[in-house]
Amino acid sequence: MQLSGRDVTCVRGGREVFVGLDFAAVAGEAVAVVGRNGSGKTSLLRLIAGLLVPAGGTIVLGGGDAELTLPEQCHYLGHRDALKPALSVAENLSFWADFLGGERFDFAESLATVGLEHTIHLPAGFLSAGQRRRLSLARLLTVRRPVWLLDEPTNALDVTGQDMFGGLMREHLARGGMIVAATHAPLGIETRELRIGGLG
Ligand SMILES: Nc1ncnc2c1ncn2[C@@H]1O[C@H](COP(=O)(O)OP(=O)(O)OP(=O)(O)O)[C@@H](O)[C@H]1O
Repeated sequence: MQLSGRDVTCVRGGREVFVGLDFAAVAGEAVAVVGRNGSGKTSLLRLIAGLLVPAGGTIVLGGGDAELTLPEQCHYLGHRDALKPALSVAENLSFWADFLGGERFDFAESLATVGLEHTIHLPAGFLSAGQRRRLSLARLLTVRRPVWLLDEPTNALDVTGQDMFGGLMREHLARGGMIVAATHAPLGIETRELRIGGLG
């Protein structure tokens, strides 16, 4: 499986953010997208996820499931946690599993893995910032998709959380998944660097 972008141009608000970007990631590989603020790291993840349309170029996943689109094979975790505060932890996970579709793995097991088993009936609005991030990570485990697109994924995670997340990323890569992460901080796993927008 290979994710490749060829000659990709991103325009936002009528302004070119980046032009002619080439990139690739293969099964088992993590790519860290780095660059200064505003260089287009989040925009690149959103282009891959199908949430933005490239102004030029192509992004394809070779060797994936031929019956699914690229966005259907991606998990996109934005830097906001995309949770409904009035719904419980379990209800939020259920919402995401319904929205994403496909086979779903056991909620309780996913929540235990990210250390949230004691919060299952709590409204998500009561969670701390790090707990909200952990709940977002539980999505990655509840519905399995090969391409993880992660925007500043370690934000708000404590040291134990970062270790736990490092383990999850390593397992995902060992299963043949791939990761493209926009980050200003080391991810704690081996990555290949993709720098956009010059030196940051
Ligand atoms: N909805 C929008 N409309 C117009 N311009 C936008 C929009 N969203 C982002 N931009 C612009 O696109 C550029 C790239 O933004 P993006 O969020 O992709 O950068 P980034 O590299 O992720 O930044 P950071 O390191 O600060 O998170 C910025 O100049 C930003 O102002």
